[in-house]
Amino acid sequence: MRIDTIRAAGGKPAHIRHDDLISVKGVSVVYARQLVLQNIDLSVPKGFFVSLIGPSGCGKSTLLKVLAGLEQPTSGSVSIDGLSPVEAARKRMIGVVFQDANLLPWKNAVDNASMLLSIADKSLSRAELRARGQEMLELVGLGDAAHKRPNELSGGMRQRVAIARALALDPAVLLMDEPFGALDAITRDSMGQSLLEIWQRTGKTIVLVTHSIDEAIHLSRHVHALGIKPGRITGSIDIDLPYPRDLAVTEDPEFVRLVVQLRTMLRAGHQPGDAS
Ligand SMILES: Nc1ncnc2c1ncn2[C@@H]1O[C@H](COP(=O)(O)OP(=O)(O)OP(=O)(O)O)[C@@H](O)[C@H]1O
Repeated sequence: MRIDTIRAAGGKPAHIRHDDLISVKGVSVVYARQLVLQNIDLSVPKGFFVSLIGPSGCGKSTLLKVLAGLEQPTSGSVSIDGLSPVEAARKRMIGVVFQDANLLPWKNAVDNASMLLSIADKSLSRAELRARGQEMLELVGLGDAAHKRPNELSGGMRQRVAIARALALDPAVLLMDEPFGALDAITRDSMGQSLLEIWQRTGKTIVLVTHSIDEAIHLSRHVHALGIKPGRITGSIDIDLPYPRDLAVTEDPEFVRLVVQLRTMLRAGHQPGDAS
């Protein structure tokens, strides 16, 4: 649980309680005798946008897979709204978006968007699946592209379909692993902005893995920096810039200060830590 204190001008402080939706306690992961993640403690309050950033190989994807129930930690525990990740995934509480959209090339956008839902809920008719797919495509700004196949879509559009596909399950948590990593800088900015709007409209809890300091600060409420050898959290910062945020926020002096703070934290985490 997290408590934020806000103080209106001249007024008494007010305390806002945020319950954690995701709670990670003492998680370590060992692959082939290599300590990949060491003693990770992390909590993500419900409805928050949180980013994980760190050097290549520090274990960000591994941590996301542990949250998604796709990998088991060697030690420690993870709870998603009181459930194990595997149970939460079974209850369709977790949506995952990877760097590669992985769309089915022979299906159009609307059928790709409803693809996971069609597997998860066999009782839905084709018309119901299409309606849900179309609703999600509209949410991600692709309402007009329903009948296009993946080879007729740009990389950014394909990622929008992948986000629609994850959201079609109506998960409580959206886990995103470098979803915009393969996109050009301008498309990436506009995808980040769209993601913020989707987040604000849906109220999902989002955990984003990114290599971009600007993207992490632009989008998130909290950023956790990971260091390498072993992968561990080396620092966390709160981003108190008000929402809604647009790209103009990147010119705010507070934004620039946070970039410097996060870069310094990441530089420190680039040195191998004491794994003993
Ligand atoms: N299934 C696996 N078996 C053995 N080692 C693995 C496995 N998956 C990942 N690793 C190792 O674990 C370490 C962390 O990998 P991971 O992909 O989680 O890092 P990352 O921070 O997401 O990297 P990047 O930013 O490059 O995607 C790496 O050294 C990797 O080689």
